[in-house]
Amino acid sequence: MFIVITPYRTPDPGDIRHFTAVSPFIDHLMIRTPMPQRETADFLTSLLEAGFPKNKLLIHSDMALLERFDLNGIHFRENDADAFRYKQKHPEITVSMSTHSARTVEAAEVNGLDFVLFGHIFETASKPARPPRTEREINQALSSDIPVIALGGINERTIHQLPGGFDGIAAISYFMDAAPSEIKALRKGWELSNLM
Ligand SMILES: Cc1nc(C(=O)O)sc1CCOP(=O)(O)O
Repeated sequence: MFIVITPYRTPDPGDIRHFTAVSPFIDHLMIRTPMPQRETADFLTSLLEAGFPKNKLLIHSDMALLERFDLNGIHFRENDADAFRYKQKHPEITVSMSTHSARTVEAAEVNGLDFVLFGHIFETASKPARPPRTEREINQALSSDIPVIALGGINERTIHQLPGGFDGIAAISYFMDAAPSEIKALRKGWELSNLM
């Protein structure tokens, strides 16, 4: 699974063109922007008008927008009990959560969530001066049965240093900087190495 996370800023028309161009090669675009709901709604409308596939949108935390746009996926921050409640009430909706410990990964699994992001795996500008998860923490997280997606500092080089067992990657910078053809190639390589 390849998950693009929007940069934490107001998106511009270039972003909308980029997300639409890379959409065939990704599974989800997580909408995580510091904007009032009305502006996020305008952004969603612009993405859909540009041809971004609705079934790949993953809204962050906003259950009202999820329902208004009839989306099928929502992501929550670590330990947000809304995630568990929402999944229980709406089993048909994809519900995911950010995690930073094996304990939260397990809670997500027990509560029937669809997948978790686990981070951060490598150094990332988003978490300055914060050490990445240790090998032991990563192995503990991967011992769970829920799909675990690697997050933090993932790019075309570090992806090859990931231990086996991750079900995909999530990233901001890599996906913003890479051309659609590069993402397509990386995905092909990922699929091949994870089938073998
Ligand atoms: C938003 C976010 N959350 C993280 C976590 O560990 O919870 S790491 C991260 C930023 C990921 O950005 P990049 O792909 O550019 O490293």
